[in-house]
Amino acid sequence: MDVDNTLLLPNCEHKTDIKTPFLIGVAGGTASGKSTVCKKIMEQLGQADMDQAQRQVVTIGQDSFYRELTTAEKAKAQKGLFNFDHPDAFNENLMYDTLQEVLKGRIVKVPCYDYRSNSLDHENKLTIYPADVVLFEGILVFYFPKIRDLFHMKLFVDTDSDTRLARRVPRDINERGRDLDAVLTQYMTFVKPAFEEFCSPTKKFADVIIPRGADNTVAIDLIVQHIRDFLNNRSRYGSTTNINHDNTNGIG
Ligand SMILES: [N-]=[N+]=N[C@@H]1[C@H](O)[C@@H](CO)O[C@H]1n1ccc(=O)[nH]c1=O
Repeated sequence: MDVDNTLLLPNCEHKTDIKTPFLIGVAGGTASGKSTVCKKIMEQLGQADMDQAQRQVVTIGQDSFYRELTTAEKAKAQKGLFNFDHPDAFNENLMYDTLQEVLKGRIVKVPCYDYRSNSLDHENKLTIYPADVVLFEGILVFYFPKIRDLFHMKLFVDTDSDTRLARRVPRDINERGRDLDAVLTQYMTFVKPAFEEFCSPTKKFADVIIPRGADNTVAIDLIVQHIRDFLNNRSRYGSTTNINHDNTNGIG
């Protein structure tokens, strides 16, 4: 007897059958390997022989949500005197609204951040299409409670601070046009204290803490398998999540 696996979902008005992406938050200190962890997860999921077409997996960077600086703040930033590691440097409401759109399966456009001019480049925005898995990575993605509560899975990339500094110095000099003195001053004045005050305390919210970051292939394989199971189960039992627009039942 073949069992009909289709879940009979409660009938309610104004339903919208959309695919709610599996939303993953990836936090960690600067240069901890967040982006590399995201890249590896995307690669492994993309290559997976899923029972459906190629999985769509995208990454959004929190740096795309740095708030616009005033002229005075821009002048300070050019001199390395602005704290980009403080939660106030980010546009929390825009982050929240954008992630809500992503969760509704909508196309969103996010500006790219230009580290050289310390500003958002609104000309060439990044278009994020509806995906099965969306990774949102940044130093403070778990700092804001209403954003933290949106994630289906939370990862914290836990790399030693000396390793992170050793990576950060050449990156800032070569890719972001800084000189050694400026990089070290900024690190000691802003990056290190802000990591200890705002980033490191958010480790407790993580579901999985990844020591050694992207080098930790066992951790990444486990995470990819968990995501794969979620996607395969969802596609087997109806990959839709009904959003009850009139919210009569009040369940989000
Ligand atoms: N300065 N500093 N540290 C922040 C933070 O550690 C990291 C966040 O990804 O990017 C760095 N950052 C951000 C904006 C900017 O214009 N320059 C810059 O170096």
